[in-house]
Amino acid sequence: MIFGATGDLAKRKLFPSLYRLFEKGNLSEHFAVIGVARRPLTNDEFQDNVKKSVSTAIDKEDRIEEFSSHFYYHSHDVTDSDSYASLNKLAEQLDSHYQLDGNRIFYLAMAPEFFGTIALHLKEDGLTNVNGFKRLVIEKPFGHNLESAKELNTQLRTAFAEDEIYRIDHYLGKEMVQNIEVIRFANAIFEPLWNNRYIANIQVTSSEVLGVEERGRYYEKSGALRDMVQNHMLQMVALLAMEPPIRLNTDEIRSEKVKVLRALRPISGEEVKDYFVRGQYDSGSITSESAPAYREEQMVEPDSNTETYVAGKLLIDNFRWAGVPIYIRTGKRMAAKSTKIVIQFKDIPMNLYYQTEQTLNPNLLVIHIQPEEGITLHLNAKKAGQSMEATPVKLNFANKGIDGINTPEAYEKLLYDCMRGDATNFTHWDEVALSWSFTDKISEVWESTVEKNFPNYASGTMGPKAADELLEKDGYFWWPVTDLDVEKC
Ligand SMILES: NC(=O)C1=CN([C@@H]2O[C@H](COP(=O)(O)OP(=O)(O)OC[C@H]3O[C@@H](n4cnc5c(N)ncnc54)[C@H](OP(=O)(O)O)[C@@H]3O)[C@@H](O)[C@H]2O)C=CC1
Ligand SMILES: O=C1O[C@H](COP(=O)(O)O)[C@@H](O)[C@H](O)[C@H]1O
Repeated sequence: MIFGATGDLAKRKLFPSLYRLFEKGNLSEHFAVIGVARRPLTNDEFQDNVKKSVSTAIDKEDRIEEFSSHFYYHSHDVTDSDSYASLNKLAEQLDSHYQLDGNRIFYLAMAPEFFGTIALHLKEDGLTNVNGFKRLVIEKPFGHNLESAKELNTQLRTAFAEDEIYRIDHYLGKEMVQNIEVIRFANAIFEPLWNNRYIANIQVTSSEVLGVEERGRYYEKSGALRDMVQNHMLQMVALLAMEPPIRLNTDEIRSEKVKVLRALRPISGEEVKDYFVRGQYDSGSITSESAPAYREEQMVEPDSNTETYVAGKLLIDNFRWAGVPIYIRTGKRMAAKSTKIVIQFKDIPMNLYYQTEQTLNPNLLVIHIQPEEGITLHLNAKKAGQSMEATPVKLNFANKGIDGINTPEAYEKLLYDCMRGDATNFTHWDEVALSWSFTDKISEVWESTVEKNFPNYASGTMGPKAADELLEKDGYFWWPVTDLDVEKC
């Protein structure tokens, strides 16, 4: 059951991902999808919408008629208690028609204020009373802060056990984010170096070219800290910093990630300005097109104090990472759409080829998450010719080049995992709670002080100057994400 089946997420991500699973044979014929939303639609109209969204996203859709015939629509206001009984009746009919063995997945692709109400009704009106499995897939944001997240979690837990709740963080479905563990734990050359003796710093960048688009109302209350840092950025940090799990199963991996989040040094009060930088985009130009300032966007206050950019220095206070800064940055309307992780290694104790700062090229391991997917290792080798000078060289692995296929979409992988009951790439409540308790301390400071310099970066740039200074203080700089592109290497 998809609640919010006429919305943007369902159209752009869920229907095409389900179709891909169907076409690959990962979704058997024993399935039915009930779309739930308020607007009145017939089954035929809903199926037409599904077909349209699939054909917009996918070039070849030979089995679209067969696929869409499994879709049904139920017009229903989720706040209206009376509608759940008829929804359950439809679900029971489909269960018997498609021999679903009483297995149900409830996907809440709706505004978060409805999550608690829906979960309570699902239980009270018997929709969760099934013979098979019942699973709840829930979209972000999971609350607005720790307190509201706790409240929401309590509501959900009255109807679903923790292991039945699949909290989506779509970054965990990205191929190269999933690859972090393999790169780390399957390579003898990296794991022994993965600590404060050999790593100088780690940089995680997720930059976007798009602005807030039509999401001004949501974004005004969220900002980049809640929208990206509390979830995606901290999840990537946890995967980069965790200890090797004793087994590759859900509980062991989650437990190692939780330990990283527990070891994250809290930044609060006066320290916030020393460790974190906030930015808001001004007008500017991106690929020669002019872009408005954030304060000129729809549903945004003309004097908004909301940050559209965050850079921060994280410290993990444990034996492996003590003293290694992990820099993160994310923002909208930046110069490039790019998610990259750069691991900068320390220099060797005595570099015989050292001449000037410019010729000192540290070894870098770059994990390209998107748009290109791959890994680049930056090394030094002899410059061709008579001299014995060193010159930087790069070893590249581009995911698409090797596999020759497009990697599956994050949502496709996550939906498939949920159907198979694998919650490894979903966030456990403990991770959500620890992440909120980290970001809440920063939001408290930012919300109580008006940033007089907003807007402080022009659209089409890599963010405010203060973000560069954050690294300069430590003797580092941001490795430029566009120069590190796997295709350019
Ligand atoms: N869009 C995206 O790319 C992403 C979205 N998300 C999250 O996914 C969720 C959905 O986002 P999105 O699809 O963009 O939202 P939309 O606003 O596009 O869709 C909301 C959906 O909810 C339905 N709806 C609203 N009120 C009710 C109600 N009272 N009863 C029943 N249905 C209702 C709407 O249909 P109708 O008006 O017909 O009732 C519509 O189908 C949100 O939590 C968002 O934060 C997360 C990451 C990315
Ligand atoms: O969750 C979100 O992520 C997107 C960025 O996702 P990506 O896969 O394109 O990197 C961001 O635009 C959005 O604001 C945020 O809610």
